[in-house]
Amino acid sequence: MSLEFLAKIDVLYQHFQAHDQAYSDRLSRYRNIEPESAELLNVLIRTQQSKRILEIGTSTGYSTLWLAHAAESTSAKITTLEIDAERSELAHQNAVDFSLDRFVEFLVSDAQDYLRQTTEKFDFILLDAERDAYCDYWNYLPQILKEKGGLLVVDNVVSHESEVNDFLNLVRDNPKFSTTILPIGAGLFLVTYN
Ligand SMILES: C[S@@+](CC[C@H](N)C(=O)[O-])C[C@H]1O[C@@H](n2cnc3c(N)ncnc32)[C@H](O)[C@@H]1O
Repeated sequence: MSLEFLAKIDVLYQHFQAHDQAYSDRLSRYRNIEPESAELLNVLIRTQQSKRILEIGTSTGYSTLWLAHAAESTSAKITTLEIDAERSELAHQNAVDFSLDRFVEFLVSDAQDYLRQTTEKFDFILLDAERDAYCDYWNYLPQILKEKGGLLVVDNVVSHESEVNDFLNLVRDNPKFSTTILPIGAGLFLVTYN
């Protein structure tokens, strides 16, 4: 891992944290993933040698930068979805600033609309948006996750356990999938086909 990347992304993370501390309203906050979780995503992508990556919930692109840093080494293409155009543009600018923008397609879209119409298959999917929509997203996620070695990662399953319980049970009740929870950061739920 390049020390330059680590130092630069830490400065950005501190900046986003300062923003979030200034806002009490949850939706106004950027709510970026914890650095230790982001590091794990980066390692998982390198291990999987992912080629096609989907992120649901770009925010200001902190997690996207970690995905893109790994995507540079695996020659992957990332599509990241954000409903808020201003945030998506900010995320794009950050990717330009890190010279990682060529690996990322920034889409301003309601994730539900994208999931309903896409015919693509993804090796790696990060789900980090509004938790009350996750059960609906599960109507589409199995179709777009690659059956051979595809990995879905869902953030905040320990920090917001009660909000994701229905979703977790829905996935766990499906005998086609193996799952586990990693108590890293806010808690990551990992899902893969058997
Ligand atoms: C927890 S933040 C994502 C943080 C980001 N992954 C990171 O670590 O930097 C969730 C984001 O999902 C976006 N979002 C909420 N509902 C959405 C939807 N239906 N479609 C796309 N994005 C959505 C929010 O605007 C917010 O920026």
